[in-house]
Amino acid sequence: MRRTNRRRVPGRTAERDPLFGRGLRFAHDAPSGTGAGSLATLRELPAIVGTALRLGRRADPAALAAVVTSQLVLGVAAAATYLTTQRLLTGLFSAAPADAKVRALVPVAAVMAGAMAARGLCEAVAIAASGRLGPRIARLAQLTLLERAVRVEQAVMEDADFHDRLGTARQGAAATSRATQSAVGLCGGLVSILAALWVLLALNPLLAPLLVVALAPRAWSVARTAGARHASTKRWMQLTRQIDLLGQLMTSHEAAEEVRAHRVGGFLLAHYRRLATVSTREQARLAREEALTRALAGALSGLAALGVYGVLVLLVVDGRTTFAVAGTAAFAIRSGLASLTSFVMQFQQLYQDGLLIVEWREVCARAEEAAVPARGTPLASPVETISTRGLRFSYPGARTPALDGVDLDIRRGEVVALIGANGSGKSTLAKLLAGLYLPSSGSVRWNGVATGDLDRATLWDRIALVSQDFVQWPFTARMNVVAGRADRDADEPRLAHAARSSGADAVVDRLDDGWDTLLAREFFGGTDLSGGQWQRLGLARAWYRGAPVLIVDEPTSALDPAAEIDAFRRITESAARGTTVILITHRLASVARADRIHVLEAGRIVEEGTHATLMAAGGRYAAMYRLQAEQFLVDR
Ligand SMILES: Nc1ncnc2c1ncn2[C@@H]1O[C@H](COP(=O)(O)OP(=O)(O)OP(=O)(O)O)[C@@H](O)[C@H]1O
Repeated sequence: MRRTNRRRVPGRTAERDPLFGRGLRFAHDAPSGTGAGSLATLRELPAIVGTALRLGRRADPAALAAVVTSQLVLGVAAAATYLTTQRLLTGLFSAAPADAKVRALVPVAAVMAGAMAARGLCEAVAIAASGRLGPRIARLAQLTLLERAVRVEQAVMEDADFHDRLGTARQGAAATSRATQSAVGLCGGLVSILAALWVLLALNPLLAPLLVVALAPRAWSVARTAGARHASTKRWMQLTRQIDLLGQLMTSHEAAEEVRAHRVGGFLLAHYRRLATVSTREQARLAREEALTRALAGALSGLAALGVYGVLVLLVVDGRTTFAVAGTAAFAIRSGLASLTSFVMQFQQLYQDGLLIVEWREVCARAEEAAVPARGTPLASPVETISTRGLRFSYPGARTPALDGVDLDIRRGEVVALIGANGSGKSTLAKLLAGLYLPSSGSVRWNGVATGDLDRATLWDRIALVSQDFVQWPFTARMNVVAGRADRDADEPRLAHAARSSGADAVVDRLDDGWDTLLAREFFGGTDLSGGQWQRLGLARAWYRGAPVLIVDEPTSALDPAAEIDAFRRITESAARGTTVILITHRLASVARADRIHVLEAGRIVEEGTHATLMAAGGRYAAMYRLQAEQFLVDR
């Protein structure tokens, strides 16, 4: 059999990565127009500079005005320098007597010195103002992105593509500060080049195209290189994230136990090396491409310089221009090329940062589009009913729906239990009831209004949620509970009550600094809790929130038996006071007292009733209940 010698590159269409399966693929195809050609690259520049300017105007208009003004004055001063040089040369080569020459040239030299001083001053102003402007722009950009990210619909937030772009956009927001410096440098360079061009036009219109010819090859090479780098960054974004992820896993304390006990360290290192090799290969490919572009641009620049100086000599020989004008032109072209060197460096940096900034802008716009609407019908009080009709929901990209035609009615003060095997759709249903996802079809209605039409802020105000993977905030114990009503100041009596109701008081009593103990081992002075202790804090957060609808998904999975019984007693008592409880659990003993039990299977409700009716029916619930009960029977 003939073996092909093609190199295996993870990410190519048909291949599956051993660690990430199909998850390791190109997140984006190389965007058309980006990196494909230098003209397309140049077309992006005004959008980049426009975005930077708009951000600057919002962040610090005074600093922006100072930067722009200093750049304009710099240009005028540069032009004045070129023109006075020409005057100086003309004066020097004139046939006038020496003392007349000196008298004529002193004012010219004074103007030249003034122009140079103005340039120095403007550069100082530009440095100070852009130093102030840069960090403000970066903060504004980060805040704008984060403000929008926290409002995005949950389903969009979980979308891998959006998540990828969010990563690039965060880099873009951080890059705005550096981009401001580059934009200032770029403007300075551009203004100096324009000044040189303007002077050449004034000296002899034939000279101006010479500068353009001299500049063209390097401008092309920069645009092409920057475009290629950006296209590569975008294309390999998922690979970069996955390499970072492996690095984090090897150093995180969550994975530390298994990394050691299961000896996963060597395995992760091997895959890290494998993926990093792909990344290194890509860097080498880019470097080769860049070197070729530079070599070609260098050769073209040499030819262009030969042509430019050749034309200058011809103009002088032909008598179409004087020595003084040709000398000034040579000086302006040389200065223009020097300005171009700084321009090129700034351009390269700005372009790379700028494309990230454009991504930031697009992601901000996408996040705004995908935001949970701020308007809608306010949810009326009290919450009398929550109901679903023909509710179907599929996760993006999933072939089978997670919920497939669910009809459910929940009334105020009821305890409704959702039970079923793993993956039957209980948590998904809870998230749809909570308005975190919107139905693919069918409806979820609160007091008769569909969740999509509701002002969901008013809905979330009425919910306390203890999800299966509730957040263990890396803050103090107090913040972990009062985060339940983060929009209000901490209320100590309420905190004490929530702690008593959940058993969190016993946890906090044992902490060195009580409520002020930092629950994050990764920070100095921080500590960690056991799974059950965390769960008590999670429950305390829900009690502290004190909402009329309580959604609890496996709230007691890590609690000891006494704490578990106590937790369910509190939940039932709160329902007696009018709280509506939606309870998801595999502990069937705890659901026996629920007003209504719904059994889910493959996204459908297959049985419903009270414990008594379901036991009498002898169906799935009864079978599951007996199975659990049998575990407690011991041989006598
Ligand atoms: N974020 C997600 N993206 C894609 N599919 C998901 C997501 N969350 C759940 N699913 C899928 O939806 C189906 C229902 O999952 P769900 O978490 O609702 O089940 P569950 O009944 O709560 O299970 P468990 O008892 O294990 O908690 C499963 O097939 C699961 O793989």
